[in-house]
Amino acid sequence: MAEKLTADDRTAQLAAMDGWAEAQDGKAITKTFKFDGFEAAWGFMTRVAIRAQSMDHHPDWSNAYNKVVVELSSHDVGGVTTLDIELAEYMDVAASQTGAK
Ligand SMILES: C[C@H](O)[C@H](O)[C@H]1CNC2=NC(N)=NC(=O)C2=N1
Repeated sequence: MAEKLTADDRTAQLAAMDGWAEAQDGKAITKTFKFDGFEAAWGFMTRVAIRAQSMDHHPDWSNAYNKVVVELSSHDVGGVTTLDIELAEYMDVAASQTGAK
């Protein structure tokens, strides 16, 4: 089980990342991705789903046409861990390769 990040660690990690914010309760990190259209959004989600399954660490997310709203947290510890940061960083790379706006 990955260890929960402290508030200071979360702040430091988020400062180094683009567009991610802490959820109000500090128990998750969130980002909204926008793509050229539905196909690009779905392609992004497909890539992330494969990675998430191999990590056994899954996003809470929703999709509406070209928009994907993501919330990452580690349910087993009730907070943000390095696994969330790792998946967030993967999402940023996948998004930039899948036509994110
Ligand atoms: C049994 C299984 O390993 C757990 O339920 C995994 C699955 N995916 C998960 N995903 C996320 N985001 N947090 C978890 O704590 C988690 N736990």
